[in-house]
Amino acid sequence: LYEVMQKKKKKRTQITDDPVKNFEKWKRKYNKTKKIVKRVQKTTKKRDWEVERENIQKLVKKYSEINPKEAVKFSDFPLSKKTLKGLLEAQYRQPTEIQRQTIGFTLQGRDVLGAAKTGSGKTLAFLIPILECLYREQWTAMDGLGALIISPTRELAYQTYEVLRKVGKNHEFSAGLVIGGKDLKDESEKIHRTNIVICTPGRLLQHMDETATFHASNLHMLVLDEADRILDMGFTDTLNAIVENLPTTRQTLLFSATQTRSVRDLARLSLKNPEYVWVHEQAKFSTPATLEQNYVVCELHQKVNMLFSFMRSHLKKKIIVFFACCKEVQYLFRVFCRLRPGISILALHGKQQQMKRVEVYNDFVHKTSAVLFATDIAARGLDFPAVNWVLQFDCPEDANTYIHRVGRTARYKEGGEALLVLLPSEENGMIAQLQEKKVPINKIKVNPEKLVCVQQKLDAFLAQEKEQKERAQRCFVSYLRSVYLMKNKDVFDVFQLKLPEYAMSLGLAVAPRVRFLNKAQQQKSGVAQDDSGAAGRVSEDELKSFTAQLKGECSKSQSSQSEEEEEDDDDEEKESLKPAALLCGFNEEDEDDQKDLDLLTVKRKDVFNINEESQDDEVNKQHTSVMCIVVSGSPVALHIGK
Ligand SMILES: Nc1ncnc2c1ncn2[C@@H]1O[C@H](COP(=O)(O)OP(=O)(O)OP(=O)(O)O)[C@@H](O)[C@H]1O
Repeated sequence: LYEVMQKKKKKRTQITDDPVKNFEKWKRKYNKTKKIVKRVQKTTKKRDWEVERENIQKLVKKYSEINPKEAVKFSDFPLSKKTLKGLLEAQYRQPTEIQRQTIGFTLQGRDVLGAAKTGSGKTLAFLIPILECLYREQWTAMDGLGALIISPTRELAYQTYEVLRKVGKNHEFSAGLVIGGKDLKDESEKIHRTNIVICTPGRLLQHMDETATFHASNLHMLVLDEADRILDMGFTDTLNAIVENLPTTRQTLLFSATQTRSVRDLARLSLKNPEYVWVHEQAKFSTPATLEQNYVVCELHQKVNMLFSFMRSHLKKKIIVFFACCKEVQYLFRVFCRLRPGISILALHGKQQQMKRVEVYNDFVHKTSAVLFATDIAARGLDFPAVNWVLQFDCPEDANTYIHRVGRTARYKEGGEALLVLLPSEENGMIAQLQEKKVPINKIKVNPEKLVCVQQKLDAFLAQEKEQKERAQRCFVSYLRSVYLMKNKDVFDVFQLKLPEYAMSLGLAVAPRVRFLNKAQQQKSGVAQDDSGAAGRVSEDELKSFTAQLKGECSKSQSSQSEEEEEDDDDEEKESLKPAALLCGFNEEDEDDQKDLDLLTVKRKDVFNINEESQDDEVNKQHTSVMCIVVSGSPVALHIGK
């Protein structure tokens, strides 16, 4: 026995001493253990969605502990890694006041009515909760519509969509713009598979009425951006109809820089126990602190000279000039270009051809110095970078419009200046309104010696070109009509305007005949023109419709065009129409006033530019899909859900 043991020991010693054999043995043992570990891991490893669910549960647990006062960075809120990454990549680190004050409530599922000054970051205040809501629900393409954002104009919808694409790029939700156009069918085929729809109210209602596959029964979140404007534009009934079609279990958020009684009524009807977040309620002023605001009183016939002189003395600035109506923008844009003020001029209004508007918008975004002549389609929500000046050539219809117009400058901590031009007859009424709305504005005087007179040049242009003269006439009539249709008669009195002088200031030798004014004048002086006595009187609805039409905000079908002077569309866009636009199949006849409440209209047929085959593939295989919209002729790809 002793011998046997000695032999074994010797053998063992031999093996231990042999490194090769030793290693092989070790390797066999290692592989065996590795296999066992793998088997165990395989049975216990969680799937991705399970890990995500755990993360979500951890986040949701923290919701009740949110303390907005202590939140300095976005990461101080219990937000998903995907959202935080998106925010960081877009250079958003610290929440603004409206974001800080609303994110907690919205994460907790509360309805919110949010108001904060222009340029204060309301867009992210509703986009972040949408992303978090769908993330929490582990939403996929198969779940369909989860969130709906309603904007008053197409351009605002487009802008919101762009911000969503930026901050939401790490999520896998699909997003789409539903902002009007002819090809309802094409949109209809995709809308029910889109997770986040950004839309204008009319088009959405059309889908609700006509698209059989469209249903919002799963909707978790509804956002009304610029709610007061949506209502002002006469969409109250549309909005009510939309809200009626949505599940009552949804969460609703309403945002605007200005709130009206109608918004409070809407909130009462459509929000459940809402949290009112009015960030600047206690603020001394309703406009940004970094905005310097002045006004000048100027006779109507001096306004053109004033504008030209202003431009000549601000050649290195980025300026937006607001006008009352499209025809004014059309005419003055043309003649100012010919006057060569030394700074580039762009024009943006509702009667422009689609592609042109997109082009102008993008041009102005990228310019460091330029003047944009615009109607109120550019007044709300647009976030053009680094605008130095907002000049209101024509008096805004009310203080809220004033606030939104000047809000295109002095955005997010930047500085800016605003100049309001008032007629002597408008001064008292308008300034009283602005004071009531806590707008700090000072009166300044124009130095008459510095005014450059351009009348003679305009006379010469008009003498050379018949078309120009016709444009001047349309501008004249259209401006008067806009004043005539204004509701607030304390501010706007068309009968106080000196017509021959105004006509001359536009380069017209004779003031054109304005039939509606003659009628109204006769009415005013007691001469009945109509048996019913109704001539010259305008109902509330008509007023709204006319006013919207003048600004290019409502459809021809919705509006009544009583004056032939207004009927012919300008051909400026036809002249500048690029072959690319034609190749894209854009139909100019599509273009009428109301669609043109929108600056950026997407070529309708390509709103969802997926060919049938690939769509099927997407759905069947649940692959990552791509939605394309065509803006300015070039496709923009969107990330989309599984
Ligand atoms: N947390 C943030 N950090 C840095 N910049 C921000 C932040 N939030 C928003 N901004 C920037 O501030 C600007 C204004 O934001 P936004 O357009 O959302 O304002 P708004 O309140 O909706 O304005 P308006 O009332 O005119 O529509 C944008 O350029 C945006 O990128």
